[in-house]
Amino acid sequence: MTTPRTANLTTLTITQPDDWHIHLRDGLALERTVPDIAKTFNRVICMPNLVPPVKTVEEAESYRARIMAHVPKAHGAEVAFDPRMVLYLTDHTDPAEILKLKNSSHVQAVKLYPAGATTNSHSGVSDLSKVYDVIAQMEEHGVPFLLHGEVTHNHVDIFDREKRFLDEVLEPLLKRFPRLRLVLEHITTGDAAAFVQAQGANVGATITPQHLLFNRNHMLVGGIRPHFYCLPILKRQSHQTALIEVATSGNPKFFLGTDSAPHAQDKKENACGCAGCYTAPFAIELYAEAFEQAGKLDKLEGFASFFGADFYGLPRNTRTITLVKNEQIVPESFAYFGDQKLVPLRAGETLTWSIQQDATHGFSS
Ligand SMILES: NC(=O)N[C@@H](CC(=O)O)C(=O)O
Ligand SMILES: [Zn+2]
Ligand SMILES: [Zn+2]
Repeated sequence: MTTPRTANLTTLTITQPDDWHIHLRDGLALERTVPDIAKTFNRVICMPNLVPPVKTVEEAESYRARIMAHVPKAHGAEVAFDPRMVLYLTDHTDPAEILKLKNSSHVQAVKLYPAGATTNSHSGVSDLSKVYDVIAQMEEHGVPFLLHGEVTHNHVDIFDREKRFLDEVLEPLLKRFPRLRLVLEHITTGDAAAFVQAQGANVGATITPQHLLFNRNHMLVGGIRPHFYCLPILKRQSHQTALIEVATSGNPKFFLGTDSAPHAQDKKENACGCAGCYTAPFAIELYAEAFEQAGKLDKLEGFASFFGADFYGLPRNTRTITLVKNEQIVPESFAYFGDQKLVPLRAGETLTWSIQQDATHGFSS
């Protein structure tokens, strides 16, 4: 019998991870979201789907300042936390904004929300041909284009929307702009994994912990579980298996993006519940569980801490974190937005890994 090399690990020290896709929201929400992610992660790609959205470099810089005001202090010093900002592409984005982005030190990428695809996407792009001149600038200047990859036509089944996006939008887009640097965000299907694998090094993908750990049965069998509902929606088990395969393969095209997306409890547990799973406080522990189940814990560091930084052309982190095989129980809820409650993914359940808390808040240098 072959035993995976990492089968009996009880501690695992890895380079500090980065989160290449997160929703921190704004205002009072930042009191919750920023400390929750900054305790473990360094660089985080802050999604711009606020109301109103973050559309210009100037707006991105002021959003970043609001985020930075909530970075916790460890022993009087601020923890290493570097939010990387993203512009929300609309039908009216000025191509000149791309050069401004290129010259800014904090704005990293541009995000496509097809209009109507997901939370706060109504100002998104109605037809990609309207923004070809902006995309041409991005290709020219090597600015990454981050995609929520789903078509939005009413007649397209929700479980087919990612696959249809690959065929109808992404393939033609890459034909027109072959050098475009592009991240297919939060992929959920074997089709998307195969598509990304077949492209050049300019195309990568992020994968969430929920799409590695769960499939649509977890959300729908034995009762409907709103806290598993996110977009793109969880798919069937064969897709989950394909995602685990690529995430744990050591292929640098696939890297960590939690898509942690808080919505207050009453907005999730609702007759028309919002899409998004909250995982920020224990995201690396969730990934560790998925990688361990696959017998591939040795591949976690590349996925979580190296490949995203390499893709974005940023230096790899130098500090480390240590995961220990100590169980932790996920709280039933967290305080959120003043007096509201936020129910995380796996509320009340036991996780197998924890972050070692030492004098430097889990970090070593
Ligand atoms: N993933 C989600 O289900 N929700 C995200 C939006 C997104 O990333 O599509 C949100 O902002 O709530
Ligand atoms: Zn999305
Ligand atoms: Zn998202």
